[in-house]
Order: sequence, then C-alpha cells, then structure tokens
Amino acid sequence: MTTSSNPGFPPGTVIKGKWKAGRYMIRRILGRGANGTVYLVQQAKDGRELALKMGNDPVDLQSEINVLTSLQIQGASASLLRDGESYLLDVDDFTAGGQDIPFYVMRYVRGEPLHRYVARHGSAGYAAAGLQILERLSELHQSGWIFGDLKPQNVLVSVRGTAELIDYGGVSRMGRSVKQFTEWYDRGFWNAGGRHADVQYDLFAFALLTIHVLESPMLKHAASKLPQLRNITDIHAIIRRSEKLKPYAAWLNRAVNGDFKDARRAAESWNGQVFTAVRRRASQRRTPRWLRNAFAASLVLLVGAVWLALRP
Ligand SMILES: Nc1ncnc2c1ncn2[C@@H]1O[C@H](COP(=O)(O)OP(=O)(O)OP(=O)(O)O)[C@@H](O)[C@H]1O
Repeated sequence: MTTSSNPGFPPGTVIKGKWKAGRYMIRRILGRGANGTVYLVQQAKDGRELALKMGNDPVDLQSEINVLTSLQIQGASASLLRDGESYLLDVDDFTAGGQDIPFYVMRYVRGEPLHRYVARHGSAGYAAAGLQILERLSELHQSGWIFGDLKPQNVLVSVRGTAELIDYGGVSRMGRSVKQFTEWYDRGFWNAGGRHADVQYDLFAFALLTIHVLESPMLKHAASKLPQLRNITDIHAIIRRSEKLKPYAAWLNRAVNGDFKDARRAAESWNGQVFTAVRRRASQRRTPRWLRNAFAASLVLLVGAVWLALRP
C-alpha cells in the first residue's frame, strides 16, 4: 500500500484493475495528502490523461467513492460534469505484492492550486476565481451536501481562470457533522460555531480562505494564539485593518457572522459588490494618480500652447 512514508509507484508502472481490467500507466505523482496519493496516469485504451487516487486507508477511500457516486447518481453538482462526462470514471483494485489496493480514477483537472494562482494574478484574479468557487459550493448545497474541507490546495485554477473543486473526501450530508476539515478554515478552530455541516460552515471556510490567500501574515499571527483565546473578533479585526481586504470587507464580515442565507445569495453579493470593487480598484491602480495629474497638466499646457500659436 502507498503510504506517506513510502515513495509510491514510479512512473511507467501499469495499474491494471483486478475486476474491470482498466489499464493506466503512471506518468507522475500529482500530489499526496493525508488520505492518499494522486497520480497522473495515461489510459491505455485511448492515451487520455486522467488522475488516479490510491488511498492510505481503504475505508476512507471507499467513503470518498461513495460520496462521488451519490453525487453523480443525483446528477448533483454541475462542477462534477464536463461536457456531460462524469468526474468519477473507474473504481477498482490493483494487486501489488500480493495485496489488493483500492483505487479510483477521475477527470484530470489541469490547473494550479488557488494560492499559487493568486500569487501571480492578484486580487482581481482571486475575485473572479472566488465567484466560481461560490457557484460550485452553491450547486453542491442545492443537492444537500457541504464541501467541508475547503482550502487552497482543494481548488485548482486553470490558465483560463476556471476554478474547480477537487478532493471530495470532506463532503458531508447537510445536517450531519463535518467529517474532514483543516484548522485555519474551520469554524470550530476559531470558536465561531460548531462543526455541523451547514451552508454557513462552507461560507465561513470560504471567507477564511479569502483572508488566507490575500492576507496570510495577519491570519497566521491570529491562528497562533492559544485555542481558548482565538475568536471571531480576531477575524473581524484583520478584515478591518487590512488594506488588501478592503473591497471584500463587507462581504467577509457577513460570511464570518453566518449572515448569508445560502451560497447563491452569497455569490450574488460577491458578484455585485466584491467583484465590482476589486475591478474598479485594479483599473485605478493601473493608472496611478500622479500619472493622471501629469496627463491633465500636460493637456492644459498643450491647449495653452495651441492658443498662443493661433493667436492673431
Ligand atoms: N482530479 C485531479 N486532477 C488534478 N490533480 C489532482 C486531482 N485530484 C487531486 N489532485 C492533486 O493531488 C493532491 C492530493 O489529492 P487529494 O487532495 O485528493 O488528497 P488527500 O489525501 O485527500 O489530501 P488532503 O490531505 O488534503 O485531504 C491535490 O492537492 C492535487 O494537487
């Protein structure tokens, strides 16, 4: 079995499904997490690139597969479909060293993790990607599921700026307990509410994700406090003090307080307020004030010079 303590399977290894005989050649490791290793593979029958996940724990992997299967049966989330094709493409076991290793194959999402994308594209890039993340969450919520473990590594953004959620291991039924979370984005970590799977849990996580990718040092500092001292006022203080978060401030305060009724309304508000404010700010930034003033002054001089030249 591939665990975090061993290097996994090398490129060139052919993973052959025991029951359905699908064949996939490993090209490279795409990433590894607490739950498993994800490989970029090439499907033997048509050379197509796909992502294949082997779990560290078969029970956890099976629960992830169950969630994906339910979502697909429900026709749940549009984010799981591309051109009508499912996200989950194959589920099988691979026999290696006398052991059966469960795996599943999914669509390969081309893109870079959100934090890296934002490092290159700034606040304007984030505002656009953020809107899509909210739309993906809204689709999931409408089908009765909560994403749960929202974090920068679980959002991949393509070169065209399309944001997709990956890693459905934390997806929980609405009303149940959140089964997987990451501290900084977790409502419980900030003593700001429980870990029950509700719409506001995901929106809180999304707000903290926003603060993290745009204002990481302040969040890091607040998160280092003793658990009993961490609270929602720390988050509001960051939102108030941060220059970078200014266009997002009103939206973030509402999300942190759990004031949005649902993700659709949160997305509409993002589209109406945040998106517009960030774009306005970006266009102002592109033309610095000194340059605008200098342009106005030179225009006045030019008009004066023309007037002098044409004077009878
Ligand atoms: N469908 C995919 N397409 C492209 N890359 C992927 C895909 N699924 C996963 N990855 C890559 O593999 C990494 C690990 O995958 P995943 O998040 O599913 O593992 P995990 O063990 O559940 O992680 P975690 O510890 O964060 O829960 C991701 O961060 C991502 O870089």
